[in-house]
Amino acid sequence: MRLVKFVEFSRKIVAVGKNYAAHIKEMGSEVPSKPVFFLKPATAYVTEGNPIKIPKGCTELHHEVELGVIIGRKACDVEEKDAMDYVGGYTVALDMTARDWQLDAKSAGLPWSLAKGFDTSCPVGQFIPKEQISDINSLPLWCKVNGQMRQNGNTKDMILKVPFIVSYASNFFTLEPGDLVLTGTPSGVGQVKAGDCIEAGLGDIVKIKFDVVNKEK
Ligand SMILES: O=C(O)/C=C/C(=O)CC(=O)C(=O)O
Ligand SMILES: [Mg+2]
Repeated sequence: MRLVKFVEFSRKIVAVGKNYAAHIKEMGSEVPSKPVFFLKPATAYVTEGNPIKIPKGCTELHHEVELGVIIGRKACDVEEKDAMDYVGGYTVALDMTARDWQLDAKSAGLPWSLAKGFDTSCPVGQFIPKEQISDINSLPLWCKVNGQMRQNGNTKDMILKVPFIVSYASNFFTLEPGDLVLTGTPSGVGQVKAGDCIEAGLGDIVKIKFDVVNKEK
């Protein structure tokens, strides 16, 4: 199995949220007492050359740039000290979020599945082998909209670090080769509209560019 093509065989996207203090603050949220996880289906992936589609009825689509961790080996109940052995590599990803739907769901105490899991809600870049990144805890991650910097963060500000996230998630979801683990977004999230162009990256190691369109049908 070649992880380079992880999108073709990945079965799920496991995402952690509320993992950067500045983003928690900008959302007016509280630091959670336990890790917050949600899932996106594999149908959420979109790769470069294809647009991000605003789902019908969404009035406030937000970008959230995130470090994506790509699982290299089946991981079930792994200990934190061993977790990096199960990581194959990394990518840059966008956790596209229908913020209006998420706020409705939050106030009704309902799940975020539609807000976070609609088709094209997970744009991703290419696979970067883990050996190519010397320090995953000190990596700039950024997002521009129409050439303007919106998010300019660094993985050093993650509250939960990659080994903990992989280990914790593996206690509940068996992580399989190719699966993507999203690690939360730094501050600066904001709205995009049809006609916008989003660029995002991990430093200058990997970069993505996507157009935003309205979903037609
Ligand atoms: O606190 C909120 O209202 C929203 C949080 C999120 O959308 C969680 C994430 O996806 C994240 O922090 O990256
Ligand atoms: Mg997110």
